Amino acid sequence: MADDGMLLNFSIPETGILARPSLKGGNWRDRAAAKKAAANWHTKASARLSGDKVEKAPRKDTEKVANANRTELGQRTRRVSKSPDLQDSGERPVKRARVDGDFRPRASEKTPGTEPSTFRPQSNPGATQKPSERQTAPKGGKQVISSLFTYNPTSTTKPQAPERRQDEAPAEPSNAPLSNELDTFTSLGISTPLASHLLNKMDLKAPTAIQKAAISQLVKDDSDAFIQAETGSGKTLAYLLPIVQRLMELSANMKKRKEDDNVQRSSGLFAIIMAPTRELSKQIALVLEKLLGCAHWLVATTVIGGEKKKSEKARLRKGINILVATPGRLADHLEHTEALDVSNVRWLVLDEGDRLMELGFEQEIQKIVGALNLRMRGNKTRIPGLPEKRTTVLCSATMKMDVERLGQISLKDAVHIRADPSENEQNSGPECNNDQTFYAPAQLKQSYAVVAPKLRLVSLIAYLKRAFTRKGSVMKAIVFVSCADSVDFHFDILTSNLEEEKVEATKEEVEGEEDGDGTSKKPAKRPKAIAQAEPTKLSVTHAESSVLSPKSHSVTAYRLHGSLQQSLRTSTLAHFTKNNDAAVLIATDVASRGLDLPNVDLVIEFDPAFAREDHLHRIGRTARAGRDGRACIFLMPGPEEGYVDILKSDRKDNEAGTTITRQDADDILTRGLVTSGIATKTAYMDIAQDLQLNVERWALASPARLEAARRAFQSHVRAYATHVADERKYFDIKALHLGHLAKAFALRERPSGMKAPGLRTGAGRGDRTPAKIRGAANPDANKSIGANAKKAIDLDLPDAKDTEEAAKMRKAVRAREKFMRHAGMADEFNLG
Ligand SMILES: Nc1ncnc2c1ncn2[C@@H]1O[C@H](COP(=O)(O)OP(=O)(O)OP(=O)(O)O)[C@@H](O)[C@H]1O
Repeated sequence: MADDGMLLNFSIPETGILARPSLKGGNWRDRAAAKKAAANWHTKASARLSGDKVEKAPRKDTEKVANANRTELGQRTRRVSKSPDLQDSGERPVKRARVDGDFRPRASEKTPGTEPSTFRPQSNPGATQKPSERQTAPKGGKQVISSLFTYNPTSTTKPQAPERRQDEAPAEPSNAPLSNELDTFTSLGISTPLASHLLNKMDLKAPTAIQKAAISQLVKDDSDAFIQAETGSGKTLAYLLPIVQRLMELSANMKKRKEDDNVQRSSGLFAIIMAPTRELSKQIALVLEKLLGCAHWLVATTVIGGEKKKSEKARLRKGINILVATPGRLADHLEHTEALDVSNVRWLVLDEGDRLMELGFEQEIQKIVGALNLRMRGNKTRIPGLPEKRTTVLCSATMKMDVERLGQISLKDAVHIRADPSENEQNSGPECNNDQTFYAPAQLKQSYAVVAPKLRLVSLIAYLKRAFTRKGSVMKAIVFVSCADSVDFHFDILTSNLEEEKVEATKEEVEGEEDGDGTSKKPAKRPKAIAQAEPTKLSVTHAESSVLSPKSHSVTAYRLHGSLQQSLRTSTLAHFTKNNDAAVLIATDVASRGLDLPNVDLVIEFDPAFAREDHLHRIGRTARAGRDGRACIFLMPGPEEGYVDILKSDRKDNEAGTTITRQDADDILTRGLVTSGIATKTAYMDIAQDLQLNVERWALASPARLEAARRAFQSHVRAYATHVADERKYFDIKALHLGHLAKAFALRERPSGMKAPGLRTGAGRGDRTPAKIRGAANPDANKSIGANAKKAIDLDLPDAKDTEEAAKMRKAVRAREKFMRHAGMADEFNLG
C-alpha cells in the first residue's frame, strides 16, 4: 500500500459494524464466556480487515458466543436458526418457528420492501432470478419467493456413481392367462356353451392360474374357500364362473326332470356377492351381466348404498337369482324388505375381505351371515338339485389379523386356494398370518423418484409431460394423492392454462408500472378474468389438460374422490374407461381397490399409500392380466427413502432389489421440461423455476384459489400423519419441512395454525383467513368451498401431546380412521 503512495485509513469504531454485542440473558458463566469469546472474535475480525492473520478462536468459545447470542436472541424472538452452511452437508434445513408476516429469506430471492437479509444465500446457478420473476407481494411487501433449487435436502441414498441399468430380460407375467394348450376352461369343468361364450363374447381363451385353481375346486366341491391372489389375476371370474356354471347345471337338471322350464327369476335367490364399495359392486355386476349373456334366464341385480331403496325393493320383489351388494345396504334390506328371501342362498362371496374389515363392516357381515344361517335352516322345502350346504368364498389379497377374524365369522373348514399350488402346502387357511404372500405382478416395472418437497409439483408435471410426449406411448395414467382436497388442487392446476395466465399477469404487471407518471407508480392490477378465477366446480370432473397436452395430441385430466356425488363418480369412471385418447386420472384411494380400468400403462403414487397393502393395490391398477405396466412412487429425501425396502418386498423374485429403478428430480425435470436447445446440466432449472412461478401466480390470482391451495396443503399434511404405525419411521411428520412442502401446493409460505398429530406447532397461529375469502362469488363454488371448509373443520385432528408411544399410536390410528371417514378415502366409498 505504501508503495502506491496511498494510505487507507480504516478506523474501526467501537460501536460500529464490529461492535461487541452487549450480552444479556443466560447465567453469569455463559455471559462471562461469551464476553471473552466476543473479545476474541472482535480482535479476529479487526485483524481480518487489516490483513493480519489471527489464530483460530477455540471452538468452544465460538460456540459459547453463539449460545449466548442465541440466548439473547431467544429472549427476544424465541427463534433459533442454524448456519446455512449446514445445508450443504445434506442435512434437512432446520425448521424454525415463524411468526406471521416475519420472513427471513432462505434463498436468493426477496421482494422489494422486505428487510435486508442477514442470511447468506447458497450460490446456485439456477437460483438467479430474473426481474420478471420478482413477485409483488399481495400485502405489506412481506412476501418472499424462495428459489426452488436452494436449501433442498439431499438424498441419503444417492449412489456415488450413476446406477448402471442392466438389460434384464423382461419378467414373465405372473397374472396372465395360462399358455399351456391343456389349460382350457372346459378342462376345469366349465360347460361347452359357457366356455364358447367366454371365447366368443368376452375374448377369454384360457384361464389364469388362480382361475384354474379356484374353478376346478368350486365346480365340484361345496367346501368353503379362501382365495388369495395378486392384483389383476382375474379373481372376479374365479368365483363368478363356478357359480354361474352350477346354476346352469341346476337349471338343466330342472328341465330334465320336467319340473320347470329353467331356473326362473322367481325360483329364488341362490348367490350373494358382497363387495366393500359401490364402484366395485357395479363392476362385478357388469362382469356378471356379460357372463349371463349365455344364460339369459338367470337374473342378477345390485343393491348398493346411494341408490334409491324403493326401486331396489321393487326389483327384489320381482325376483332375483344373484345379488351383488354392499354390506350396509344388504343388511338394511334383510331387516326391512320382506320380499328378500335368502333361504335358498347357497353361495356367499366376500370380495376384498381385508377391505370389508378395514372399513368396519364386521357387524353387518356378522348380521348377514347369521340371517342366512337362520333362514336356510328354517327352510323345509329345498329345491331339488340345490346343494344342502352353503359355500362361502372369501377373497383377500392379504391375510392380516382382521381377515382371520372375518374367516372365523364366515368360513368353516375352508380350502386355501392360491395361484401357485406349491404355496398352498406351506400355509393353509386364513389363520396363517403371513402378509408377505402379497406381491406386485412380476412384469410390472417399478421405479421410485427421489424429489425434494419444493420440487414435487414441478417434478410431477415434468414426469407426466414426458409420459405423454409421444402419442400412444402412455395411454392412461393414474396419479394417486392422499386426500380429496389435493385431488381438486392438482386437477385445477393441470387443467388451467398456466401459460396464458402468465402472459396476462406479466402484461398487467408491466402496464401497472407504465401507467404511472414516473413519480408515483400505480400498483399493478390483476386482469379481470384472473381476479375472478375460481377453483373448478365439483361438477366438472374432466377437462383437457393444457399443461400436459403436447402439440400433437390432447391429454384429458380426470378427478375422482369421495366428495363427489355417486352419480358423478360413476360417470367419470365410465368416461375415463371409454376414452380412447391419452388421459390422466388424479384420484384418492377410491380408485385403488379392485377397479379394472383398461389400458392403464402408468401409475404414479405421488403421495405414498398409508400402508403397504394399499400401495400394492394402487400399483395393481396397471400390469393386469399379463399386460405390461409401469409404476413410480415419489419419495422425499430423508427418512422416506427407507421406503425402498418396502418396494423391494413387493417383488417375489427380487433378492437384491435390482429391478426397482431410481430417478432423481434433476433427471425428471430435464427429461420432462427441456424439450429444445441443449440439455445442459442446469438447463432445467430456469424452466422449472418459471413453471413454479406460473403456478404460484395462478394460485395468487384469486382468494378462492389460494384458499383451495391452502386447504389442499393442510389436508395433505393431516393425511401424512395417518400412515400405519409400522411405516411411520419412513413418514415421520416431524421430519416434514412444511415451508418447503407448501411450495408444492403453489404457496409461498406455509399456512399457519395447522394441527395434525405429532406435528410441531411452532407457528401455531390461528387461521386468519378472512371469512369472506372462504366463500366465493360464484354460488356453486361457494357451495363446494363451503362444503370443503366444513370438511376441513371435521378433519381437524387433535394435537398429539402424549409422550407415550402407545398413546400416540392409538391416537394416530383413531385419527386415520376419522380422517378416512371424513376426508373421502374410506368414506370415498360411501359405504353401502
Ligand atoms: N382368463 C382371462 N384371460 C384374459 N383376461 C382375463 C382373464 N380373466 C380375467 N381377465 C381380465 O383381467 C382383468 C382383471 O380381472 P379382475 O378384475 O377380476 O382381477 P382381480 O384379480 O380381481 O384384480 P384386483 O385384485 O385388482 O381386484 C380384467 O380386465 C379381466 O377381464
